[in-house]
Amino acid sequence: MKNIADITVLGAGSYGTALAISLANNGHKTLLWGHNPQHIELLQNQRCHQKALPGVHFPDCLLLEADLKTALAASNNILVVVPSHVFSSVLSQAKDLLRSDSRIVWATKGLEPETGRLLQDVARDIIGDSYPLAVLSGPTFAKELAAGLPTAISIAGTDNAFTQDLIHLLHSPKRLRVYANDDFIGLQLGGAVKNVMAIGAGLSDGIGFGANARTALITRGLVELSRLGKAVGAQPDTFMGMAGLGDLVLTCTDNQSRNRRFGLALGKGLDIDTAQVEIGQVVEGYRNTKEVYVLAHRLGVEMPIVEQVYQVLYQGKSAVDAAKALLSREQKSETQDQH
Ligand SMILES: NC(=O)C1=CN([C@@H]2O[C@H](COP(=O)(O)OP(=O)(O)OC[C@H]3O[C@@H](n4cnc5c(N)ncnc54)[C@H](OP(=O)(O)O)[C@@H]3O)[C@@H](O)[C@H]2O)C=CC1
Ligand SMILES: O=C(CO)COP(=O)(O)O
Repeated sequence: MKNIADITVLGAGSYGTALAISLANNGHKTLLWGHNPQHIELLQNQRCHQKALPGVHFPDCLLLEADLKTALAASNNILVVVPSHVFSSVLSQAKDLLRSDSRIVWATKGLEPETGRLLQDVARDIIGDSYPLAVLSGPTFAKELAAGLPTAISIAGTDNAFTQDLIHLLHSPKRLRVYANDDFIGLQLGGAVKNVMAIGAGLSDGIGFGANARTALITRGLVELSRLGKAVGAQPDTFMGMAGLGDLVLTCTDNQSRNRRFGLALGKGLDIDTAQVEIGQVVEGYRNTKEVYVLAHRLGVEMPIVEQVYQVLYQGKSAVDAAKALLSREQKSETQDQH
């Protein structure tokens, strides 16, 4: 089947739109699909996502589409950028509409709700083993990416030709540096776990702790991520890269992160529902905390920060009590059980 677009992006939220703008700015015909026809009509009329990316005008080669069948027929390259809790439902809708040559990449950060399975397993369960798969992960705030500010990201997948084609589509010498990585599992895990740590960093800052505590949390958060990574078969080096340390530092330290802002609000005493409504966009880390907690328990991996964030979000523990529990843990060597 002939391509009408170079790539189709599924998900017209802040990040899907930012990636579509970035691809279109590289001169690639990019089709952006959203599930809400009114929203797509608004984007088409304004040629801008005013709410999420104010002031960023859509390039001419960015096309808008509300019909999933048309969107999936338009290109064999499909970039999925929907929140993790609807990832399976979007792929289920897409399943019978995919082309035989479709190739699927996602920038969704998270795991399967309730089970904590990697999205690669969710994807394979739904669409089978025959389609090439890939994941994009790294420190990439949508607003900065859409504004063309310098950004770096990593990509890994099951098919070298597909990842190379994606690098060609996404890479821009002035704006976006794309690193190839061969750790498909590690890239998926990093994006989910850093969201939990960003909530933890927000909680710490929200209750009035300082830079020392925040930095300790990032550092120990990296240890927890590496430990879980080892248990699921990721490569340790991955977590020193964009999808590990990079995304942890970004989201734990900058208030553009919705997960960090969510933690900040809870740390200052807001309840979960009010904090989520105030943020007004997806707070992936809320669900990711449960997913990572479930996965870590299933594999018997010790993740004390994840455990405390889980207790704050799902068991009514106060942020202060969670911090006390972390500080009063048994004395140990820094490198003991590090990996
Ligand atoms: N924003 C960022 O800076 C970054 C985000 N990401 C990841 O990208 C993913 C998407 O996040 P982001 O774009 O920021 O989230 P937003 O909250 O900005 O947007 C989510 C979008 O998903 C749409 N959506 C909800 N349910 C469905 C569904 N069933 N089918 C199709 N679309 C649906 C929403 O539509 P509606 O509003 O109509 O419900 C909305 O347009 C997340 O996993 C996030 O972690 C990764 C890196 C950076
Ligand atoms: O993943 C992100 C940046 O890399 C976006 O982080 P938040 O979802 O916390 O805003």
